[in-house]
Amino acid sequence: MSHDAAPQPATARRSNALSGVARVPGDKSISHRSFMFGGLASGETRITGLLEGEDVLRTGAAMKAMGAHIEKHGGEWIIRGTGNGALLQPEAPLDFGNAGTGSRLTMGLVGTYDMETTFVGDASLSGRPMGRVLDPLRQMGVQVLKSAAGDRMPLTLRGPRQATPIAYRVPMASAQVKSAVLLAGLNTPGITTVVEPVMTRDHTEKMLKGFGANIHVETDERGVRHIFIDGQGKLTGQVIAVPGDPSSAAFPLVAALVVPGSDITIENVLMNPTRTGLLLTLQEMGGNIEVLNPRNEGGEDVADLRVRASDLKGVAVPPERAPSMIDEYPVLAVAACFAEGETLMQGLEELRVKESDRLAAVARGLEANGVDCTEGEAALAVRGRPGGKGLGGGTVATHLDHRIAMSFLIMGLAAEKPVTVDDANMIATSFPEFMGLMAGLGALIE
Ligand SMILES: O=C(O)C1=C[C@@H](OP(=O)(O)O)[C@@H](O)[C@H](O)C1
Ligand SMILES: C=C(OP(=O)(O)O)C(=O)O
Repeated sequence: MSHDAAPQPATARRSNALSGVARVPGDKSISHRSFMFGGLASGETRITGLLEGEDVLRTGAAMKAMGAHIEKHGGEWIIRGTGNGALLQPEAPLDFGNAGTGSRLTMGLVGTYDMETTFVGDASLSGRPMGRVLDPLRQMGVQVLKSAAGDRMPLTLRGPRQATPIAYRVPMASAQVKSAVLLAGLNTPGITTVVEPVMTRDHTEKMLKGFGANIHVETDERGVRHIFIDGQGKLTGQVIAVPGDPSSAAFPLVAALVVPGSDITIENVLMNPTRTGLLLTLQEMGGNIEVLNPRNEGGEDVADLRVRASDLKGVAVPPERAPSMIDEYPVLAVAACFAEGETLMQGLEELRVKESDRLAAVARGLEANGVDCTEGEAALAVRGRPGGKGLGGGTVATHLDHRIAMSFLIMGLAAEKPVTVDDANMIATSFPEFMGLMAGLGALIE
């Protein structure tokens, strides 16, 4: 989609019981990394279950522009990588569209190369802070030749002849920052160390190990993780089956909990413990979610989730749980609208720098639909109305944010009055099948 496609509003209406079995598309974090590491490794990488959302396809295009061969045959993506250390300078700016993960990880991946790379994106991405990645890269010898005010995109990096390894303590809970430094370390002689005081999703560590990188993790007595990567090793192509994205599964899951009488099953969902905070929280709220057929596939835990409509009650979500459900707060806030009592969410400072200021976007959307809520600097309290009586009837400003759009469409399925979002286009960045999948379960969205 071009950056300025005309907005496409959508409206969700109170629906009858949802039912059926569904599979959500592949995990976004693993899909980005599959294209990146496959594009960098020697030999062939074969990927099934890849998320073909716009964000991930832009990462694929960036890897192609730097020399990787990427093709789709039937349901399988086949990549021939350049070999670690052999990426080529792209001829044109790399356009990452709406994708924080794609752009920030790629800055790390290519920043230490002796070449010039320009990064551009849409209005949302151009407003997001990149200093969190540029600061450690500068310490490794990378120059930022150009950037918009406040270390924002569009920006141009110039790598050094040879980068310097660093030890870097990640100052905020961010898997993107951790990953950017580790990926910069891949093309740096010696040992790059990342210290992670609060554990975030560990896909980079796990997948790099699978590709043969010399990486290991030690957790000290205070629970702080120390990740060591010995640069310039060989990476070898892998066979990857991407499990279903728990951040996408969150939408039908919350829908089934709040639409009376619902009973659905979502198959093949990633259950990596760094990603299951929402599941735990919804179960604490009284959500009837059964974890069926737990299994390990390709080094990741996966399971099928059977979800039945439930009488939810408000809870206080422990702030230390935030990294394991960071993208799920908007849809948790929607579940909270239908719960008895108050749901308190804290430790949400990172929500302010996502595709939109998600804390403000959620609070305004809730208010527009008659929900009693309080927005704090890094907190949100939602007081629910079981049955959704009096809720809905508003239009939500989505600010180019896919998760705001999907969350409020889920709200409309159980609210008394319809809920409209001003633009559903961005849903294609992470979950192109959303409308069809929800309709297949019986949801009324158009
Ligand atoms: O590493 C990743 O794949 C991601 C990390 C998270 O971002 P932060 O690192 O900014 O928390 C998350 O919000 C994003 O959707 C995906
Ligand atoms: C924050 C998100 O993605 P990104 O940072 O990759 O844009 C998200 O998908 O919710």
